[in-house]
Amino acid sequence: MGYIEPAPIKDKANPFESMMSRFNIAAEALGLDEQVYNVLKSPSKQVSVSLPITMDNGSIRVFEGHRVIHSNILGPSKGGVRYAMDVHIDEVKALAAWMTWKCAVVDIPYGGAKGGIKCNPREMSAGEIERLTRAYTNAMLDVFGPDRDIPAPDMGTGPREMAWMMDEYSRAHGMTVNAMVTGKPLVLGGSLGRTEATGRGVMVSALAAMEKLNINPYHATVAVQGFGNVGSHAALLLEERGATIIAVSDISGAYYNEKGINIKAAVAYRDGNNGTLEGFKGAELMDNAAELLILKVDVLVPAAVEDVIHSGNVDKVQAKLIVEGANGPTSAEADKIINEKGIMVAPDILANAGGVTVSYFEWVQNRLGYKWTRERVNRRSDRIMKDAFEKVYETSLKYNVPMRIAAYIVAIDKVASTYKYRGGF
Ligand SMILES: NC(=O)C1=CN([C@@H]2O[C@H](COP(=O)(O)OP(=O)(O)OC[C@H]3O[C@@H](n4cnc5c(N)ncnc54)[C@H](OP(=O)(O)O)[C@@H]3O)[C@@H](O)[C@H]2O)C=CC1
Ligand SMILES: O=C(O)CCC(=O)C(=O)O
Repeated sequence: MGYIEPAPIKDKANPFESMMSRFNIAAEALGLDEQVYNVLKSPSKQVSVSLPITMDNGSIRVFEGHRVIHSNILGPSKGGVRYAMDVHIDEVKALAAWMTWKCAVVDIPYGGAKGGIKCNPREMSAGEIERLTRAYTNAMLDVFGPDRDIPAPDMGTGPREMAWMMDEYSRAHGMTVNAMVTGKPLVLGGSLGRTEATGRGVMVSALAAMEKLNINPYHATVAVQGFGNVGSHAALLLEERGATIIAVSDISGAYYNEKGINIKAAVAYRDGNNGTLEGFKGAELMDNAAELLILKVDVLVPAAVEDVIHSGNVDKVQAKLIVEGANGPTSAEADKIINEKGIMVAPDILANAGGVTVSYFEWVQNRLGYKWTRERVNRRSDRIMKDAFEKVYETSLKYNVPMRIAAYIVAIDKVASTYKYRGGF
């Protein structure tokens, strides 16, 4: 099975604390004002709700839902909603803080938030998921809003759930409010390019990093963990740019082909196979899916869940470059060894920021009542991603720190300067 082996206990520190350990290093390098530090170290709002739902068999199940707003100092808070069994308030807190840093790194006018519902959408009918999504939206009517807090897709959610959120919120307000959520279907005001935006940003970051490392994309080998929205689009777009994708994985296992996997065929297979690669014939099923992470490749793209590169496997990682499609795929423990090994990391808060960037474009278009072409969306998001990469890279040279800490420095500096001008505490 493709289940990712759990990280050792010492890596599994509270996810918020793991985020804070990186934040602390950057705050110290930057000489962050103590008062601003104290404000940023705690989320500004946390809402947890119980959601009773009538299941198809008539029973009532109570689901646990959360929304955490880490900061709204830069603008309305922004962040996806995750449906997964391991959703936990500490994880949602960390993910919300990462959104604050991510929006600041790419310089878009949003704060950070994240939501989650503890559920297994694979085991629920569409009707059950719809009732759950509507109940969650209703419970968050005072939290969400186009100028307050704007949800979006994350793991286990997509345009369908965003449509239900928009509809429920709009009904409650007696008018259509499409700017309250992004990642919607196109017909409801979604943006061209949003579906592939996160994977596209991963591709732009990977190419920018390869340029620094003198890796020719046409000779580069890549392994991608996770074949959902982020992983599959990153793989498709890197393949289009000439790279050879030798391994991909999802929950059914890892698939390897040293000559290169035909990613278009893999996507078509997944889409016709209930969403998984199980039985895919264009590659061999690896005995141990976790070994995808330690393959000898130029580029490794973790695009599934948190803490997959940890103290138990980091010694064996052979990639020259890690481009983090997922949020938090590398534990704080593993960071030190990656740095010692001289592996370049395009960190999550930089590399996967293409999604929220195009979400921002979607919100802008909704507010203008106008639609941009795909070409305009891609051109502008590519430019934002490339500029952000260069800024983080230069900061890493200036402070002599790894790219992850440099990304935090860029982000914290922006948030701290905003506090300086706004004051109010
Ligand atoms: N969607 C977006 O725009 C953004 C997403 N991200 C981050 O990217 C990551 C992936 O998100 P996204 O692609 O949207 O999610 P999806 O739900 O579309 O895909 C997740 C992928 O990871 C696989 N997976 C999940 N759990 C496991 C596991 N325990 N073992 C092995 N494989 C697993 C899934 O397999 P299967 O499908 O078989 O279950 C699937 O291939 C997350 O960390 C998310 O926070 C970051 C920025 C934006
Ligand atoms: O598109 C968005 O608004 C947020 C996406 C997200 O949740 C993320 O970047 O982790």
